[in-house]
Amino acid sequence: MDRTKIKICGLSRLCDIEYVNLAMPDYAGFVFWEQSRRNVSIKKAEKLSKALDSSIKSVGIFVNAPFEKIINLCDKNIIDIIQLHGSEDNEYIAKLREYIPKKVIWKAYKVCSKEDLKAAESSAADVVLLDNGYGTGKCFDWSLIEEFTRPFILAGGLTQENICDAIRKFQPYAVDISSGVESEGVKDKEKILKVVTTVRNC
Ligand SMILES: O=C(O)c1ccccc1NCC(=O)[C@H](O)[C@H](O)COP(=O)(O)O
Repeated sequence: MDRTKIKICGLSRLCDIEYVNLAMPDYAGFVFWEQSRRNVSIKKAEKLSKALDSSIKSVGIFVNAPFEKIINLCDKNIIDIIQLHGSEDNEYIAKLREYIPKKVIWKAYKVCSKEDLKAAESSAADVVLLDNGYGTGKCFDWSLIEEFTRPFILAGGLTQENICDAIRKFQPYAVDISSGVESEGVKDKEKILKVVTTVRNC
């Protein structure tokens, strides 16, 4: 079986890119949502993604964004993968695919109940991401996903302390971490290096 991949999300400074280039996670995430403290402009993201090691895939995170914004970022090769984090439905995903058929689309679901998992099971996205919200730093109730059958990315409140347990228990396609590799609201080099090594070795 393939090893669980890791995404470090919410990068916004050039030094964050230096940290991930040292740690070498599989994915690096840029948030394109103005209400987030981790939001990056298109111009900034272009700079950051150019500095990113070419073997790390860049993921653009969107919340109910207009198609033009996503298409523009794809056309400029700033992002490799699209992560939809709002209330985008299968119709939205189908339309987006018509514009950019070659791009991989991830869809995030906030998991509060079994109903949320039903929606995730029937998602038209290539991969689903199960989360607690918008980079909250808090876990959802993991007991809800014990019978979830589709490959998924696990997110929400992952830390150096709980990430290995989560991988052993659920064998997700990937784990996604943001707050857990921050100190005082910014990305922390040592935490990033440590968590990527932990995931590689667990
Ligand atoms: O991180 C944000 O600020 C954000 C804002 C709006 C939509 C999504 C956002 N983050 C998405 C992610 O993929 C995070 O990595 C994921 O929610 C896990 O975050 P955390 O619980 O802080 O590790």
